[in-house]
Amino acid sequence: MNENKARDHLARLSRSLFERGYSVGSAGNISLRLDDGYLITPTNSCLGFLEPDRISKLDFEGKHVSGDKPSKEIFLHTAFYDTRANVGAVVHLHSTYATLMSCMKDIDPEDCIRPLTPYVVMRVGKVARVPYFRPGDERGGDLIRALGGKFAAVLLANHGPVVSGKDIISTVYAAEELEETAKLLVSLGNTPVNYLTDDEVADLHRVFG
Ligand SMILES: O=C(O)[C@@H](O)C(=O)COP(=O)(O)O
Ligand SMILES: [Zn+2]
Repeated sequence: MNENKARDHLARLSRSLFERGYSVGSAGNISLRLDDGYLITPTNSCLGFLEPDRISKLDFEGKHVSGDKPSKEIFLHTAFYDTRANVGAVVHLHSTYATLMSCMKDIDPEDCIRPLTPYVVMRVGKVARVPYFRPGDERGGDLIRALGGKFAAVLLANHGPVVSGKDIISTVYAAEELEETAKLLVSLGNTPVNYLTDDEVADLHRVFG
């Protein structure tokens, strides 16, 4: 995809997320990988009103090349690009239920979204939670790097989800699926649940990758 198309695509998908309530105000940031660097939403911008030409561009060394000042969370994004193979996009949201779960005590930091339905297994996989850090703190990138690329999606404690994927559209879908699954899990409350078994999860990975 050429850069202009990528700018338009990023603005359109961001607006769609905003209009459906996956982000509010100026929360969240989204990036995608180009042949010669990254596009990332500008800091303090609203995902609903991005102007394609003003989306920030960085080179692979992280130098600001064009557009407005980039998101302060660029470290989180580059941590995924650098540690996982074939990452083409990263989406960070403050979507309500995933953020709620990021605040819960006593969830497994290596598996905080249990396998409730096939689709969350297929689209998102296992989700880690990393400890709280201040937004924009470079140490957040270190925490993601320390996961060694094992997780495509992470909850930032008391903050929200970050999801990576092979391209912008599948990454947006994964972020939506993560949010909907978090909503189901929270809605279930204390109801006893049949989670998918390890064999059922393995079967999904075998068939759908
Ligand atoms: O929560 C925060 O402050 C950031 O993680 C965020 O979502 C928005 O930051 P910018 O992308 O710098 O606007
Ligand atoms: Zn945030």
